Amino acid sequence: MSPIVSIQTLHKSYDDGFEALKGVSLEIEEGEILALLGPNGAGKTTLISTVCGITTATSGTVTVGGHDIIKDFRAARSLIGLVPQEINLEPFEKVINTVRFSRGLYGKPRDDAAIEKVLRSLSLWDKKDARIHALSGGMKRRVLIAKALAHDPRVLFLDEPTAGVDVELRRDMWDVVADLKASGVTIILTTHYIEEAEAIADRVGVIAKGELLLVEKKTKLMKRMGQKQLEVQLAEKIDAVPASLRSDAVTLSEDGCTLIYTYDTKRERTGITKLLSQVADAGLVLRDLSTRQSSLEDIFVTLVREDAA
Ligand SMILES: Nc1ncnc2c1ncn2[C@@H]1O[C@H](COP(=O)(O)OP(=O)(O)OP(=O)(O)O)[C@@H](O)[C@H]1O
Repeated sequence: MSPIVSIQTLHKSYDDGFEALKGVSLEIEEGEILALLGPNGAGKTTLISTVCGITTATSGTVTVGGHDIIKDFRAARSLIGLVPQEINLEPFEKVINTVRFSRGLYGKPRDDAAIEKVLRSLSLWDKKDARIHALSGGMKRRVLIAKALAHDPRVLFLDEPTAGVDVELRRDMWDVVADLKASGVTIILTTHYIEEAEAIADRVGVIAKGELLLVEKKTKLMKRMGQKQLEVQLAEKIDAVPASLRSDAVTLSEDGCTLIYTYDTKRERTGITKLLSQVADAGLVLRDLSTRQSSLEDIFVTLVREDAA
């Protein structure tokens, strides 16, 4: 299957000479949710702005649905919806009119049934006649999404959809994104919240200093790079790791009640059996065992740190 978005060696230098994208190549499959992670100034917004035709690339090519975004910009843009980071709505406009207007901007004929479908899918139908200023922050974000979906795009870009929103609203947005995916929309979102990528993305791309450091299936990424920790809770507190157990992989918790063993999930032999027999040989009595998988956050921090080094 050919990708719905294909980005080939994209370079972007701004007028002041700053190189914000240094040859980014990326293919996005139809129906997936791709999260772009990266520190401030990494180039995430530049990348999506270029694909959406808001910023012009210095070199490289982008196609959306097989259409070149420069040579065939109308066809390409008709397939794209963009939800900007900032809420930029007309405060005294009615919800339904602002969404209708967005559809008109793409030269699509008025279609009340299509607008109703979009508003209903975002639980905004009850609010269709409300003025924007009377809506809560969460509802305003939904209106931004409704506007971006008004012309039936197949690809939706969300630029930090949950920046600065509370936990409840963030989860609400995740549900909205999941529903959109279920309806067949391909979603690319930028985020600073690693837990967001962990919760909703199928694939994760990590950008730093204008380069795509990695793009991989989230599950595979966590498996490939993940480390696990086995926590061995002891029946009695100890002062130090027994000599027979001493290694870089074994540490003692501050309260002296838990031995923490870090192991690599990629290795065929994790060393757990040996560790547990050594614990028994050292005369230690176990109270409980638990494991902890390293999170995407650990992986991200390691990657960006390695890149900086
Ligand atoms: N119009 C511009 N002129 C010059 N430099 C720019 C311009 N727009 C962005 N930049 C620079 O390009 C780099 C990438 O910016 P971009 O907004 O793409 O990053 P980002 O990853 O989206 O960051 P954030 O997470 O902070 O939103 C930054 O160093 C930024 O200062």
